[in-house]
Amino acid sequence: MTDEINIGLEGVLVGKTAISNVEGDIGRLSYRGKDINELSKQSLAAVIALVLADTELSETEAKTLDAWLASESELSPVELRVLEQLGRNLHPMAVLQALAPITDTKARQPLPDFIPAHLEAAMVLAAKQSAVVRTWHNLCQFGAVVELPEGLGFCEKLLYAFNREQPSAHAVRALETVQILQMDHSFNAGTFAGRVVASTKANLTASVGGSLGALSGPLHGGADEAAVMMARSIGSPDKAAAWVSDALANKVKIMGMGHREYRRLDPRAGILKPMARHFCEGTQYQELMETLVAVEEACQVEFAKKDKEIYANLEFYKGAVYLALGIEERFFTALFACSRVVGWAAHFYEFNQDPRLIRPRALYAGK
Ligand SMILES: CC(=O)SCCNC(=O)CCNC(=O)[C@H](O)C(C)(C)COP(=O)(O)OP(=O)(O)OC[C@H]1O[C@@H](n2cnc3c(N)ncnc32)[C@H](O)[C@@H]1OP(=O)(O)O
Ligand SMILES: O=C([O-])CC(=O)C(=O)O
Repeated sequence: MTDEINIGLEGVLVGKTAISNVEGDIGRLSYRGKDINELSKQSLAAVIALVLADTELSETEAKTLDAWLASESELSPVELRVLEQLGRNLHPMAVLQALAPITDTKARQPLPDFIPAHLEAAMVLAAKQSAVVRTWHNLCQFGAVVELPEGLGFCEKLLYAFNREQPSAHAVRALETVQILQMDHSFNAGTFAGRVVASTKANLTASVGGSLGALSGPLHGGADEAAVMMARSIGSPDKAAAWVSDALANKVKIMGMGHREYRRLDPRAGILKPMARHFCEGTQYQELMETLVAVEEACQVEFAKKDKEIYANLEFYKGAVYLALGIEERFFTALFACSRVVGWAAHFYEFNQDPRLIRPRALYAGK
């Protein structure tokens, strides 16, 4: 035993995982051995099956799973009543966290036979989180739940509910890509929080509740909303350089920049930046996108002066894509959770193959 303290656990190995590999030195991310650049072109259902069940699906199976997730993405009457009772000022992340432990995770229809039966609860939870976010959005924005046509796909349902119109195939594909990019990321704070809860032999929904709380903070998942709020408050690209210089002089963190693990560009930001440019061009979000680009450039200039490098992370350009898809910033982190829940569940089952109570020591510094 040593009395050396490492509050942030930087570089401390606390377990093994075969779910995702973050190679921070070379800026590479893979799920189950497959590079994120390749995975980002696959269907969301195929990547969910890969991350959660370590299974590669045929195109037909992926379509079957997508249809299953879409039809499980409905709240029970009790779950809906709970949402209806909540104050509309509650942040969507608080609502997700409130609902997680009381979610009924029994499927309404048989799980496709190519998914192992023990994953039913995780699949239902993933499907239902999306329903919680959709429903909460509709109650807050429109005062009532949008009626959806039959036969919509899993992501199509969400976009239809947010925009009250049929989304284009291009928009659905974009949402699937963003959701794939943020599904898992090794032992990030949210996943680690879920492992701590799992280590007490708590159940899946309790573990996901812990992860949701950790994800909500602005140093982690909440940075997506914070980055867009920052760009809105800067106002225009010509004001970015002075704003960044002032922020750094006052030790204010630039939201969506920097990462504990990456020493190169976060590969997810590398995929999101051109997507954000494409989706924002010619829209009301073009100036916001240009402001983000100017902030990134100004950060690089300022850090270079100190012989340091800083890169955009997943959170920096993601919000610009979401905005262009009709998803307001208040819902960004909840949408993140709708994807990350798949990774959290995969870690829950992986952890339980070789569990151990997580209980570190503190150096007593009291009287
Ligand atoms: C999905 C995700 O969770 S991705 C991360 C999302 N979070 C954010 O974008 C919030 C902004 N970023 C940050 O706060 C940090 O970069 C973190 C928390 C992500 C990682 O930080 P850590 O590994 O703890 O590094 P730390 O915060 O100690 O930063 C190291 C140095 O870089 C600087 N730095 C790092 N990120 C930033 C930033 N975003 N803005 C300004 N300076 C920064 C720090 O000030 C520090 O400088 P110093 O050595 O002169 O004191
Ligand atoms: O890995 C981290 O620390 C944060 C992150 O990028 C993620 O959770 O996607």
